[in-house]
Amino acid sequence: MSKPVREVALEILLQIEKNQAYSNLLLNQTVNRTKLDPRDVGLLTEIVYGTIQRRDTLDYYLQSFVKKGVPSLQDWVKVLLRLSVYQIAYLDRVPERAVIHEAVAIAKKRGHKGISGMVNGVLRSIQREGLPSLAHIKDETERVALEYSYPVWLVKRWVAQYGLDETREMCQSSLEPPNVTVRVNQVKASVEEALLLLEKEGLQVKHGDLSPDAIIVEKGNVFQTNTYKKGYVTAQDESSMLVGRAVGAKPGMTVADTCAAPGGKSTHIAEQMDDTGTVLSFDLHDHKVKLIHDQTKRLGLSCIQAEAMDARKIHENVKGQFDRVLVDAPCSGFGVIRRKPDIKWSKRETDIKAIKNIQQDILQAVAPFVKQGGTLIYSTCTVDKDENEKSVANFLAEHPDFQLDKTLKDRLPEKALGRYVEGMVTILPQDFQTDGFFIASLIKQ
Ligand SMILES: C[S@@+](CC[C@H](N)C(=O)[O-])C[C@H]1O[C@@H](n2cnc3c(N)ncnc32)[C@H](O)[C@@H]1O
Repeated sequence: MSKPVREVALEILLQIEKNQAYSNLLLNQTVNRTKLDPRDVGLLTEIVYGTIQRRDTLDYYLQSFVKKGVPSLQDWVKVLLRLSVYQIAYLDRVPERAVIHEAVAIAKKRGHKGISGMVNGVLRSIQREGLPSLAHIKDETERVALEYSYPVWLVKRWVAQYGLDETREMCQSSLEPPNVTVRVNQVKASVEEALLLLEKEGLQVKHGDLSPDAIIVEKGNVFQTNTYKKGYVTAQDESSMLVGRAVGAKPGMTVADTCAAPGGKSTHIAEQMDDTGTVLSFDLHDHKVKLIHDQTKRLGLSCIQAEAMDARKIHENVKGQFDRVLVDAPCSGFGVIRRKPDIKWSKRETDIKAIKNIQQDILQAVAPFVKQGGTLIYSTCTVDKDENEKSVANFLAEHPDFQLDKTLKDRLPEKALGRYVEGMVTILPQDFQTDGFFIASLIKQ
């Protein structure tokens, strides 16, 4: 018999708490390993993501009901209480009685009578008295941090960069589950044709909101369709698809994608080139390069050559040879918190400086590989201006042979240009309910 879903959720959340494991990887592994009913997979995903997403708010709610304070609790008891309060506070369709009953059953199984009694007492008090209000927290930044569960340092950073209103919207919208979107492989089909193919396989689909290459999957598992298996579509967020557009590669060009795994943008570029010319795709790690090979094979593309390589040490003999060089840089990932909620708890403010140094080193190292008149495209899936606009400004200050490329806006859909500033564009998660992204295009004179 399969384990109850809340027990499975507890095990996943404990591993994340103790080993800093990634929620998306653990969830996928668990779903593949266990024989959960599809409805239970939905509930499991909701509980795991929701509990991580709302961690600090849940601890705040619990604090008034746990006598010795939340930090005094054993890890498993703390996590069990968090996931139970998450359901009580945010999941209307789950009856409170059922949540408490299951939590107590798990506590009995795992601990002694005293612990199950305490779990029962805390949850019943919450049920009786309701959740504590946040209204008395005077400092707006602290209130936003607690209300939406973000580290205070991160909220402070966003308020300084975007103001309080945008920050609140960003916090709110990064809690929402992401859309499932796919990009159509234009070598094989048009968007209209791909829509029909997916509909024929029983999926509920519609055009994307932001990218012309996108299809939103409203219902059904796209990964099990022949349309996916035969390489007509690739899973990718809509804002990430804009990067491929920004590169503006044409058939026959020579392009380097310097931080390429798992290959989302390399394959998009190759599709735009009608699979002619050359895309050299590099990534640091061999096992990640294999992911690029897998995608290339599934999509039936032949112009991509993937290789394990440090972008800071590309072969000298290809200097000055690329029409386009893409640096889709390693970054803090604050634009993809809705997909990887652990990011907000695992990243420290001090990490940003180290990440920025790597971004600068990569940009510096790849610049000589761009042809005269060619373009260097820099993108990140973060909203942090230090890693975005400032990284670009630092690069330009040291490379007078590069200039911001004003034609970038001609390669992007009109809709995406709300935050466009000369050669650079930012998409915040709240703009189109997509990932947050930054793209800059720089021309070599
Ligand atoms: C944002 S991800 C790239 C996503 C990819 N462009 C896509 O669309 O599928 C950044 C990648 O940079 C790689 N990376 C980090 N440092 C690198 C370096 N010095 N040289 C090459 N790749 C690097 C990481 O392994 C990671 O796969």
